[in-house]
Amino acid sequence: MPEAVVTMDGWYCLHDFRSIDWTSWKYASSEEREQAIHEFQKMISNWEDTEKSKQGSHALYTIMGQKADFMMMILRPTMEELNEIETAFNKTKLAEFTTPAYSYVSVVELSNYMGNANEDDPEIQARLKPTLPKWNHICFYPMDKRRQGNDNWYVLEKDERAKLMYAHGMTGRQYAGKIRQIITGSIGFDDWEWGVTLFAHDVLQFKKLVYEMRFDEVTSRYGDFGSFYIGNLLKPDAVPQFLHV
Ligand code: VOV
Repeated sequence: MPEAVVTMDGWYCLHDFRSIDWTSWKYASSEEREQAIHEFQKMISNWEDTEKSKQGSHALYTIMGQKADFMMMILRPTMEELNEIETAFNKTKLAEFTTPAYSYVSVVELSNYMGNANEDDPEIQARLKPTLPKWNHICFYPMDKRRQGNDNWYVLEKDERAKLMYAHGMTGRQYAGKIRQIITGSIGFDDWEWGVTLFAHDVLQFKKLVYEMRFDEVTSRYGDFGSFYIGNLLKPDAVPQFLHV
């Protein structure tokens, strides 16, 4: 039987996508809107305090297209904390004007195919408990490794998988400084096996990387993908402008 890889797992992760009901938002009184914005900014400011004390991290992006209007990506040491944040948001005034668009539950994961990574290494710890970059753009999509006929990732021997993952890493390394990837594992947590979250300064780099990776065997033979979400950084002080009607 092929050997499973022992994963290293870090902070739990919630990707929370919301759509705004602009009609009811426009009909709300300006006091109500101000109150909603203020309360949301206060919530973000609390998240910033958590991030500064290295107890978690977050990212806030507006989403292009009709899949959602904005997304909150939250990392915390426990699933309970993620749940508290989700519930706290749901109780806010702003939430009254949003509808859930999509969500994804996972945990930051490193797969250690080479077997030489030491979990206590500060560099590994920093990757398992990352401060999310506040780069201009985000790209999120869930994915599976295929299990179909002759293209079944889970019947490949570990050495073969390690070889394919190595080639994958080499393609990715060419994008050092241009793209940062956070891979979150979600087997047993959500509908796909991994969440792929990419950050870039230049949005076009996502297209270039994802295209180039399509030719890596690990993607061309074994990669299956869900919907792609693409967004622009929403700085906390730009929230009033984003919500201005
Ligand atoms: C900046 C780009 C970039 C870089 C450098 C990079 C490197 C690496 C390395 C070195 C490793 C293995 C060790 C680890 O760190 O876990 C991985 C692992 C992984 N990756 Fe990756 N990946 C990138 C980017 C990157 C992309 C764009 C995708 C989506 C695939 C695509 O075709 O759209 C992806 C997927 C994954 C997955 C699902 C895993 C886990 C697979 C498993 O079976 O466990 N990844 N990845």
